[in-house]
Amino acid sequence: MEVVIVPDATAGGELIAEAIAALLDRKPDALLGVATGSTPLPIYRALAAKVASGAVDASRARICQLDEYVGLPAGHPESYRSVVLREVVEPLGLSEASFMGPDGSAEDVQAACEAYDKALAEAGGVDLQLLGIGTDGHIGFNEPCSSLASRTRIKTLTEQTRVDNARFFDDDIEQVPHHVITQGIGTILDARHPILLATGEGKAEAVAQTVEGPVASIVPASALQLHPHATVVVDEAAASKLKLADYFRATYAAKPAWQGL
Ligand SMILES: N[C@@H]1[C@@H](O)[C@H](O)[C@@H](COP(=O)(O)O)O[C@@H]1O
Repeated sequence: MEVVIVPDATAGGELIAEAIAALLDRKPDALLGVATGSTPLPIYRALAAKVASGAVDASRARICQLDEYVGLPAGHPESYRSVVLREVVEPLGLSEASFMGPDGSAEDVQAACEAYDKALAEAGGVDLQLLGIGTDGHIGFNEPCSSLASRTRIKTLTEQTRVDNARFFDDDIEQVPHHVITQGIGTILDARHPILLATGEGKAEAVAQTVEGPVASIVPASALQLHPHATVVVDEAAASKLKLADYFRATYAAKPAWQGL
């Protein structure tokens, strides 16, 4: 696992947007897995700016969703489908045809989950998967004690996650769904390059346990330790509880530029 400590969220967004640009350069139709939440927004802004300036051609990129609420009416502005279309697909100038996601309003949720895993595999697999992290260490919506081998499936949110996400629902926890569809941890680990971005002091404990703690389902993001090419990008505040922070800094400073992320 590579840990990169950046000064702030903007720098993290820029660094990861550069990695996406490099990927699109060598594979123009790459399948990009995108995450929701506040953390990845600087990545999407930096990438959209590169596309607008002509520095990056994203016209053949394909976008896929990490997770979704179950039961929100189609077109709800806070469904993750709506968020990804608004924050990623449209700013990159892509059409809905380039986008894939699980159907959170399907009558048969289990069948929708299986269909999504199959669609990801048939699309050639995810090339680069962006991840945020919950304060409880979740990735996607894989809450603590999720199977580390899990595939896309329905999950029940913890009270903490519903509290954390209430800000997107008029600060009213009653509006936050209890159920979600999420790529499983096994599904996420199938991506060729997972990149987790964490910013702010509120994520410091989860980051320390993810990077320096044991691999354990109580901290779902710790499963990234099992991936041969996982990158964790953190700002100074999110890195504040890492015991090996100086080592990570020195390692990154000495990294040959040609390696990229
Ligand atoms: N399902 C999403 C996660 O993918 C995201 O990482 C997390 C953190 O969000 P934020 O980045 O806003 O802290 O929120 C939700 O739970």
